[in-house]
Amino acid sequence: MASASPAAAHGSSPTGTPEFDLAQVLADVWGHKLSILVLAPSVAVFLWFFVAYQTSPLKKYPGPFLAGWTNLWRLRQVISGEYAPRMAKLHKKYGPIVRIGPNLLDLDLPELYRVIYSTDGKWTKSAFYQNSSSVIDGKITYHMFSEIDNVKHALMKRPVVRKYSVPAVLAMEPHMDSVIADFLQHLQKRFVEPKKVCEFGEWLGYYAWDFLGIVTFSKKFGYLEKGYDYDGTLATADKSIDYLALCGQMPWTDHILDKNPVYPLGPPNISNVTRIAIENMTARLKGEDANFNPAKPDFLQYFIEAKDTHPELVNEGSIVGYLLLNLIAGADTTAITMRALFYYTLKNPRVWAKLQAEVRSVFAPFEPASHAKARALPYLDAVVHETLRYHPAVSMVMERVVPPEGLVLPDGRVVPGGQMVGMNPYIVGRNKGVFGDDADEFDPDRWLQRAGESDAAHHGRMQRWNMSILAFGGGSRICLGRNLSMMEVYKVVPTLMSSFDIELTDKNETWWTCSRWFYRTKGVVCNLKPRSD
Ligand code: HEM
Repeated sequence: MASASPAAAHGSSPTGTPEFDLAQVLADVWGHKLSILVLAPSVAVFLWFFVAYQTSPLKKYPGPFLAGWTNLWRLRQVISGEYAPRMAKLHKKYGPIVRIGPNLLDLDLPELYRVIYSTDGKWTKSAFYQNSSSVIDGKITYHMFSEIDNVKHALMKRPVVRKYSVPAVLAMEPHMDSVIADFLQHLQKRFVEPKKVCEFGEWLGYYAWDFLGIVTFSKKFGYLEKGYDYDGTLATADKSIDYLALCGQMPWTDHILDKNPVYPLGPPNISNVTRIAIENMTARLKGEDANFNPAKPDFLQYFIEAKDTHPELVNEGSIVGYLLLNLIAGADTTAITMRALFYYTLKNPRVWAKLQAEVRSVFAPFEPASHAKARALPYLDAVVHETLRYHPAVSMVMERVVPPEGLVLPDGRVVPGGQMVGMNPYIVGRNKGVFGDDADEFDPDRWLQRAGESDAAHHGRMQRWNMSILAFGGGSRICLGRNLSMMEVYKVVPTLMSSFDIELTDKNETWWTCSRWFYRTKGVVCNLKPRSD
């Protein structure tokens, strides 16, 4: 039986005189030191978190207990790939204001849209966005999306903002028609004629990337031609957006991972696309770009013009930045939107039949739909709006830093300056106070004029509702490419629907989704047949 006496613990001589056991003493002292070394920082960290939690001005707002203590909580929500649906559950439980981080409130308060996403320059993006930057010549370099300083951002945006206006993108319609015609031919030859099942969701992605290649520098990447992600760009783009979402929960991690000068561990570059962008720019500047036809303007042309008109703001480096941002910000977002539109519409035979009848009454098969005619179709318009509401491509909080004067909430409480707040397009898009009790259902008809609703009342409702569709963000940081992406969607959807009979191969298909910064999806496997009427 083991002795409990200290003497025994130190060992005894046969005469009973305690023996000095040096090894044991050292072990004891080391054990104490180790305990202190481990315990002291743990206690200090705990105290730090405890005091921060207790004294936080956001303590009074409801939310999961752990979320108030550490951003690791929201990192876990991002990792789950179910970010938006999980946040929706939290709003159901806690109401319109949910504390989802020690310094962050997620607001389902569309009435504050114009305040938080304003144009007055007082509200800045949070450090979340800075992870989407690169190190060039040893210096961290931001682009229009990742620059959080509003003054610097305005200088970047000023030379190019008009190039994204409706007239500027309308001038690219001939380019768009050529990619659409190409897309139709590939579908016809690969799936309709051989009667093969089509991974339609994937093909919408190839189309979106080739579309952006054409309008950006008059050159398709070749995803439609090859029929797969032949250079891994699409997969890499997913990784870089996931990196943004994950590191963005604790932006300092980016400095340790990607921005450390010794061994950067950030997402891989979209190197092939970067190479193509640089090659095209160099050839164009030398007048050797065989793909370019001056009668068909593209963004590269627009950016070179911006360099001529604003030489103090635009150089060749910034042109490459503008070109790449077009691709990173514009391809997947538009693909996600088109995929969602087809998925939800195909799942709802009534909606599909109504939309198909409308587009077929106007467009002949294999005729790339003109933007003007497509925009005039009320039901197509309703379906596009409903898709942006129901499945926005961005499905996380768009974080903003509260300016020094604070944010007054509708109930009179004030969120102090320096804290972060934001709205999530997915959450606000399903706000029942705005869209009705059936906001969780996909129903484009809600956008149409109701029986007995006057023109003025319908118009007013649309204005209010459009302010609750945050799919493109808002204020001075609103999506620059929204006119372009909407043109892409409004043109291709009716063209496809009037060219082919499209149906889900499995009517009960449940697609794969992953909600992080982008609400990514896979699926929409279809049978495509020649148009039957
Ligand atoms: C359906 C398609 C698209 C959706 C849903 C979408 C969504 C968004 C959203 C929500 C933001 C704001 C993010 C924030 O404030 O936190 C944004 C910003 C941006 N988007 Fe888009 N986008 C789409 C297509 C495009 C396209 C086609 C382009 C370019 C060709 C583009 C370029 C940009 C740029 C440059 C910004 C940063 C604007 C700034 O901070 O000044 N987007 N987009």
